[in-house]
Amino acid sequence: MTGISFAAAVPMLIEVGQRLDARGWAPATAGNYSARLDDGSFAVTVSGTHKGRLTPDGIMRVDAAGRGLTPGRPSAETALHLALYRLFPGTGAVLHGHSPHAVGLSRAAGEAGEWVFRGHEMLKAFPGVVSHEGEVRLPMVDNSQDMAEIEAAVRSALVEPGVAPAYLIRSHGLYAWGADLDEAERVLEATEWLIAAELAEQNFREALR
Ligand SMILES: CSCCC(=O)C(=O)COP(=O)(O)O
Ligand SMILES: [Zn+2]
Repeated sequence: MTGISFAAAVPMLIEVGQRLDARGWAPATAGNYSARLDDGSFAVTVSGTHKGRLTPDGIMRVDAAGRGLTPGRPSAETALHLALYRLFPGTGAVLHGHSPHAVGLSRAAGEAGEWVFRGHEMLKAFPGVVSHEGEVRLPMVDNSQDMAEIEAAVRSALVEPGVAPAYLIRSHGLYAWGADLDEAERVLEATEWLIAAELAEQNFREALR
C-alpha cells in the first residue's frame, strides 16, 4: 500500500488549494482535493470549505467507502475521488477545479463526449507522453447531482487508450489525478493550459479572418 501520512497530506492539500485558488480555479467553495494515505484511508477536503483558505479543520479522513474517520462532512464529490482510486490503483491524489475556461469549453462543445488535443508540446506534461506528435483525449460527461451517475457515465472512457488522466464534467469542472499530488497538479495545470491555448488560437483565427 502506497500513500502518505495524514500529517504530511494536510499541509500539502492546504498549499495546493492556495495555488489553485490563485489561478482562479477554486472560486467560492468550488473544487475538492484528496490524497491516498499510507493506512489505506484517504484525506479529503471538507464539504463547503473555501479551498483557497483551507485550514487543517478543512481536511478529514475517509475510508474507501467514503465513511468519515475524523470529524466533518466529506466533499459532496468524494465518491468520484474514490472511484478513481479504485479504477487506477496507482493514483495517489485527485484534484478537482472549477475554472471558467474548462467549464466554458465543456458548454461550448455541446454534447460532445470528448475534446481532443493534438500537436501541442504541452502534451508531454501527461504521464507517458513523449512527443507532441499525437493526441490526448479529454473525456466529457454530463453533470448530475448523483455521483454514481457521473461515475458510471465516464468510467469506460477513462480506460481507453490515449486518454488523459483527467475528465471534464459539463457545466461543472475538471478532474485530474496522478501518482502523487505533484503529478495530479501537473496534469490539472497542463489540461488547463491546453484549454486556454486552444481558446486563444480560436480567438486569433477569428481576429485574423
Ligand atoms: C459552489 S461549488 C458546488 C459544489 C462543487 O461542485 C464543488 O466542487 C465543491 O463541493 P464540496 O462538497 O467538495 O465543497
Ligand atoms: Zn465540483
